[in-house]
Amino acid sequence: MSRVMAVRRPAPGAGARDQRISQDVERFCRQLSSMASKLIISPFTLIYYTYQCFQSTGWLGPVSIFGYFILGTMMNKMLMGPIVAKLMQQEKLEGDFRFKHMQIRVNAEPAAFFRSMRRHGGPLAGLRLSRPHGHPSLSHQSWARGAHEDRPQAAETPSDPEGADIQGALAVHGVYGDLSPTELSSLVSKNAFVCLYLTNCFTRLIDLSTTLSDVAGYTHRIGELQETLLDMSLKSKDDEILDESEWNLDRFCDVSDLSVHQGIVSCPPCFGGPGWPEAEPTDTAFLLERVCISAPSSNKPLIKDLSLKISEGQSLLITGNTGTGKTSLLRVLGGLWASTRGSVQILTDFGPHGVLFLPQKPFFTDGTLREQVIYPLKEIYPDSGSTDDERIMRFLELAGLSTLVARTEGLDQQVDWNWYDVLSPGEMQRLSFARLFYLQPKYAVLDEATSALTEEVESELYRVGQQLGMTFVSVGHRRSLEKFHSLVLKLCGEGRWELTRIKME
Ligand SMILES: Nc1ncnc2c1ncn2[C@@H]1O[C@H](COP(=O)(O)OP(=O)(O)OP(=O)(O)O)[C@@H](O)[C@H]1O
Repeated sequence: MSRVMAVRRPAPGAGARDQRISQDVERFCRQLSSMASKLIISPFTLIYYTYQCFQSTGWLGPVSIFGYFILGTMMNKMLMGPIVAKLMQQEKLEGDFRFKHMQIRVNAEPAAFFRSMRRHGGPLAGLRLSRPHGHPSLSHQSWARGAHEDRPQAAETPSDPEGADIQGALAVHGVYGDLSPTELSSLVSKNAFVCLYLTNCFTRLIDLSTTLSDVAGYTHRIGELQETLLDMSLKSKDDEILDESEWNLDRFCDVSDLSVHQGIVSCPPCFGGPGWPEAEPTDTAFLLERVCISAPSSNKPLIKDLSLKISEGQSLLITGNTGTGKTSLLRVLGGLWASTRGSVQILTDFGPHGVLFLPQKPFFTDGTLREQVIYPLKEIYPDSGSTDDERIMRFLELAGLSTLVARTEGLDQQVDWNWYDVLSPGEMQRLSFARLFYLQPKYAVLDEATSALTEEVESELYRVGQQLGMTFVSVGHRRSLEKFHSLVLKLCGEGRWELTRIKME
C-alpha cells in the first residue's frame, strides 16, 4: 500500500516573501522601541515640567496649558470623526485607481482590440471614475491634516505664544509688579522655557497616538501572517519546503542518450539509476477518494464524489465543457484549492523529479532565455556549463524554437523585452514545453498547454514527453490527444463525471 510521502514544494517566491516579512518585522520593532521609549519618558517629563511651570507661573500656567490641550484634543476628535469615513473612501479610490492603472498596462493590447478607450464600460472609464485627484475627499483630508497639525506644536515653533499669553496675563494681573526690568526679563525667559517644554510634552503624547495606530497596524499584519503560516503548517504537517538546491537532478537524461529518428526521440530509462533517491519509491502521484470540489464562495459542486488514482504510466485526459471544473480539479491536485469533501493524497514531490504543472496561461519571468527554460531552477547551473547549454539547445530544438536563440543572441543575453509581448501564444506554449523537457518531471500536468498549436505539433510535443518518461495529466479537447493517455475523465457538469479507459489499438 502506498504511503503518503512528504509534499515538497520549490517555493519559488519564498525569497521575496521572507524579505517582505523581515522588513515588516524590522519596521515593527523600530516603531515599538520608539513608542516604548516615548511612553516611558512622557509621564515623567510631563510631571516635571508641570511642576516647574507651576513654580515659575503659579497655577495659571499649567492650568491654561492643560485646558488648551484638552480643548484642542476634543475639537480634534469632533473634526476627525466624520473625516475618517472620507479618508477610508479616499484610500479605496486610490486602491481602485492603482488597480485600474495596472490592468490597463498589463492588458493594453486586448483593451485596444476592444476599443476600450471609446467605451463607457471599459477599464479607462473605471480609471477616470476612480482617479483620486480632485475628489472631494481630498479637501476633507486637507481639513483633517489641518486639524491634526493645528494642535499646539511647541517643539517646532521658535516662539511660544501660549507662554507669552500666560506671562501677559500675569503681568496684567500685577503678579510681576514689584520686579525690576532685569528680573522680569530673566523670569520671562525662564517661564517661556518651562511653558515651551510643557507644551512639547503634550505634543509628544499626541504624536504617540499616531505611532500607536501604526504599531497596531503592523501588529495586526504580523498576526495575520503568523496565523496564515500556522494554518499552512497545520494543513501540511508532513510538508517540507524543498530548496531547489535539494532537487535531485542526477536523474536527468543525459542529452547524449537522446536520439531522434524521424522526429521520434528515444531515451533510455532514466529512473532508479544511481544518484536517484530511492527513499520514497512510489508509482502513484495522486489518490482521490470521494472528492467533492466547489469554486470558492460557491455552494454549487463542480465535481461530486470523484475517486481516482493517477499512477506512473497511466496518463489521464480530462475533458468537458467550459466551466465544468477541469482547471479546478488541477488546482486541487496542485494543492491550490482544498476539496470540500473527501480525501486528496498527493503522493509525489513537486519539482523536476516529481510533478510539474504547465498552467493554461504560460508563465515567464524577466530574464534570459536560459532562465525561461530552467525556471523555477536558477542556481543549479549558474555557469553556462557546456553540458547544460547542450541540453537546453536540444530541448529548444525539440520544442521547435531553435530560432529563438538567434533572436535573443544567445542563451544568456539579457533581453530588454517582456516575453509575453514578443512571443506568439504558440511560441509561449512551445517554450513552456522546452522547460518541461528540461525539467523532466515524472508527471506533467498540462492545462490546455497545446491549445495554440496544431494537432501535428501537439502530437510531436507529447511524443517527446512520452519518450522522456513522463506520465501526463492533461486537460484538452482534441480527440487526437487520446493516444497519449490511458484514461479519460469527462466532466459533465453539475458534479457529474465519467471515467473510461482508452482502448489501445
Ligand atoms: N477563483 C474563483 N472564484 C470563484 N469561481 C471560480 C474561480 N475560478 C473558477 N471559478 C468558477 O468555477 C467554474 C469552473 O472553473 P474552471 O476554471 O475549473 O473551468 P474549466 O472547466 O477549466 O473551464 P475552461 O474549459 O473554460 O478552462 C467556473 O464557473 C468558474 O467561473
